[in-house]
Amino acid sequence: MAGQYTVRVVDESHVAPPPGSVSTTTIPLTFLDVSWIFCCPIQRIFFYEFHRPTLHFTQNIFPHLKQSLSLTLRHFFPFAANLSCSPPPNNPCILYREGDSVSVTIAESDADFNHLTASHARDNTEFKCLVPTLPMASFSSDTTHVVPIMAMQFTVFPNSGISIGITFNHVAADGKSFNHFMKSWAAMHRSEKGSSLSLPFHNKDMIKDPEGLVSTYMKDWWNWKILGATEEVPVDTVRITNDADQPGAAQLHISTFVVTCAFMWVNLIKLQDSSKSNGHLHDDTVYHFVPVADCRDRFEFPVPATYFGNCLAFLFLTAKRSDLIGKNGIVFAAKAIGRQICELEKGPLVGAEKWVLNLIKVVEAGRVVSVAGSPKLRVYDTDFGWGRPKKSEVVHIGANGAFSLAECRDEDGAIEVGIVIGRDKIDGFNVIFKQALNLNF
Ligand SMILES: CC(C)(COP(=O)(O)OP(=O)(O)OC[C@H]1O[C@@H](n2cnc3c(N)ncnc32)[C@H](O)[C@@H]1OP(=O)(O)O)[C@@H](O)C(=O)NCCC(=O)NCCSC(=O)CC(=O)O
Repeated sequence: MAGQYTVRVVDESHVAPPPGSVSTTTIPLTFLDVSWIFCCPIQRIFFYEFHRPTLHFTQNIFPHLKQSLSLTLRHFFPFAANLSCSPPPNNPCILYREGDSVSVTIAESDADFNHLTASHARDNTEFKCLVPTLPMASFSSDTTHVVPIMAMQFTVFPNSGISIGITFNHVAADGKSFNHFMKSWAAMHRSEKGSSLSLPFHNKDMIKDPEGLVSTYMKDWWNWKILGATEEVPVDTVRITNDADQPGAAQLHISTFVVTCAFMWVNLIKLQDSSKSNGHLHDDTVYHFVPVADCRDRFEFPVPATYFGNCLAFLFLTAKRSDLIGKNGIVFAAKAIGRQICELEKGPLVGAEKWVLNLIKVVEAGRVVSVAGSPKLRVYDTDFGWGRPKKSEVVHIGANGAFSLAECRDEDGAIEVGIVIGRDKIDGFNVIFKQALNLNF
């Protein structure tokens, strides 16, 4: 375990789209955006090998990174904008005004880059210093609250690596749109202006809302008694990543995603249950699993793959403790998850009027596991010209039982899983996960 280290701020600046390139614009939010308005900010870090001193980064690399970021923000301008939350019953919106920008910090760290980018348990606080913080959306009866959508931090680990830590409000974009932005920026930085990446598609009229779900969701959020409260990640936590191979025998016609999620759901609840403060548990105690599905090719109306914003359907699964903890718990969970994914074929918006109420319900009930990221987002293809990332981490996991998924960097078809657990649960993790996987970490 690495000891304490320091992160020193070297420079603070802002990057905006090129002057005059984007007009002042009000971007309405669809119901698919509004469902995320009280989600904690998304925080992701990309680590790259970089065997040069900090001065080389600040003098030679950073000016070009800023320029390519500015040119990319011209097309992905909502990331430079602000979320504007007017008093109810006005709906929130994203407001871009000429000059709006992304706050960009450069820092230098004396942490051990190789330790941070390994897969064994690492202190979670070491990662929080590598991403900027952003305020959450908030509403009051008399004032409009305006919060930035995105901030970023470059951290140089002299002569060993750099990290790009990005925090953004999920209300602006889902994983697919964010990774489209990152890959476009990386391609721009590599000066591949003629790259095959297409521009983001900004027409929100694509997302039809005949039932008025934006109003339904905002009313549900405003009515939530603990408005704005989200579960904090416990302070003393560690993060662990592990690569899992593809499932072998296809006795059940299910995917890598389904098997991985079933495994994680069952074993994470075993880990949660090992906590002394978890109250009385019985066979009928109910557990929740909330994955999401990208809907860009799942609606009966066409939505381009490059659609910018949120286009995710929530899946809500519940299961009794006796079904999940038993000998065939993982098979039970896999069948349940696989069934929910098949249900998407009936239309991803079946039951959508209850999504926000369901989210509030499961967060209040606790005993929930959720998923961030996806192997389909191909985070390890984000190459600024320094090679593939050595590691990518989702920092915000830990709240609401979230674990992260990505494609495995070095093995086709394998999947990388990230979790954050209390330090007091490491022994329990070793017993539950290592035995279940029968792997050496
Ligand atoms: C609903 C799903 C999770 C279900 O995934 P599944 O893998 O079970 O099912 P599927 O139908 O998509 O794929 C079934 C199998 O076909 C393969 N498959 C699918 N499409 C393919 C294609 N175009 N080419 C080749 N193979 C393909 C899959 O890899 C899988 O195989 P195999 O089993 O071999 O793998 C997924 O479809 C989905 O929507 N994923 C995206 C979720 C997402 O965007 N999350 C990000 C949330 S935002 C977020 O969290 C913020 C952030 O990260 O920044």
